[in-house]
Amino acid sequence: MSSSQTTPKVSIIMGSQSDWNSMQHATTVLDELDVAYETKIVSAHRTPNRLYQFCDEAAERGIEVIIAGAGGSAHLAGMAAAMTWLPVIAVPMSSKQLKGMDSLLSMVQMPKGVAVACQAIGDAGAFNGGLLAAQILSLHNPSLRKALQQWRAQQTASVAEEVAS
Ligand SMILES: Nc1c(C(=O)O)ncn1[C@@H]1O[C@H](COP(=O)(O)O)[C@@H](O)[C@H]1O
Repeated sequence: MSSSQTTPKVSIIMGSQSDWNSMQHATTVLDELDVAYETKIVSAHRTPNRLYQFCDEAAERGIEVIIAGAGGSAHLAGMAAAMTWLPVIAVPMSSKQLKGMDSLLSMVQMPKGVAVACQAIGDAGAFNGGLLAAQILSLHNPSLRKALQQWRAQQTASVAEEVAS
């Protein structure tokens, strides 16, 4: 957890330990921006009571954004969004059989009235999930906003115009 002395504002949940390889990319940018987060395995399918309790307590514990990664029949993000008013960022995991198309479609095709912010499949989606969580928090955190602007400027500066051959 980044800033281990601080109460986490971002909760990164995932359906299985096997999602961690991808989901750890969400932590990269949060570490860089010094945003405190927690990581947990929570599954709508395998640990429904844990998910219920997590959603019930998340806001009270100071969580402000949830990032939910899951693969295959990926109901985790949608169910979390159904059970809490906190913003939920969904990250579809690449799956063995269908390369994450199953995860993507399960996550993005939410019924009207329950919203998730669905990212790209896999590592880039997880990274952007962390980035989006930081952007949401920066709405009421000027120093984080400044850090984000610096991060963005650095990224821009790092892109060479000339093609290396
Ligand atoms: N999609 C879900 C949910 C859920 O949506 O609640 N819980 C676990 N899973 C997914 O099952 C895949 C295989 O999990 P295992 O590798 O543990 O068999 C993982 O990508 C996980 O996110």
